[in-house]
Amino acid sequence: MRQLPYFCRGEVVKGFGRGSRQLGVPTANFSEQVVESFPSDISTGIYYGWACVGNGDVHKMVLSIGWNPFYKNTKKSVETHIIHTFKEDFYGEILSIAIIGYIRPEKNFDSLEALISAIQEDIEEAKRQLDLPEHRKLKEDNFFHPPGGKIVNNH
Ligand SMILES: Cc1cc2nc3c(=O)[nH]c(=O)nc-3n(C[C@H](O)[C@H](O)[C@H](O)COP(=O)(O)O)c2cc1C
Ligand SMILES: Nc1ncnc2c1ncn2[C@@H]1O[C@H](COP(=O)(O)OP(=O)(O)O)[C@@H](O)[C@H]1O
Ligand SMILES: [Mg+2]
Repeated sequence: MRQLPYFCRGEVVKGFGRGSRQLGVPTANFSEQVVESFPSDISTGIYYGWACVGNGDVHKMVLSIGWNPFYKNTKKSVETHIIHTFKEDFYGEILSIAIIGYIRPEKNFDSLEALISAIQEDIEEAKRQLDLPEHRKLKEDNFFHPPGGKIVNNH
């Protein structure tokens, strides 16, 4: 698997609307274009890292890359759950992420409850990992804070 961290930026687009409605965990989905441009040596699975929306603050995140076997999606998706409560949706905004570490492969589950509890464990694991000094320092990376530069949505 590719050496991490991997840095990536892209517009937030609509998915199936299941994240918040069925799982209680909204995920900001990247466009098909960004998904296709993802390096093939980043394997599918669940990851942790840092994320920021537009020029906003940098927050902890968990990321799902793949076909969501529980839902049997036919298209690969790359979805970020930011561990922060936002006042509003941010479709159309630019999401910047740093993928830092791998948690586990994507799995199928016998029930929605089992998927939800696996996701909750992923969130706890991400919080623990990102508190480690070597991971915490990437929050301050220039990728998130371009010197003198603003991140603009061109769409
Ligand atoms: C931390 C995390 C772990 C996930 N793990 C799995 C998994 O093991 N299997 C799976 O089918 N989907 C997994 N998902 C993906 C969810 O099924 C997906 O985010 C949900 O269907 C929402 O999709 P939507 O954005 O299209 O609404 C995970 C999502 C997150 C954020
Ligand atoms: N903490 C958060 N993490 C990710 N997205 C969030 C968060 N809070 C609100 N959102 C909004 O919720 C949307 C994702 O919800 P979701 O139910 O997964 O819908 P979709 O299927 O369209 O991706 C994001 O695109 C974003 O606008
Ligand atoms: Mg989503």
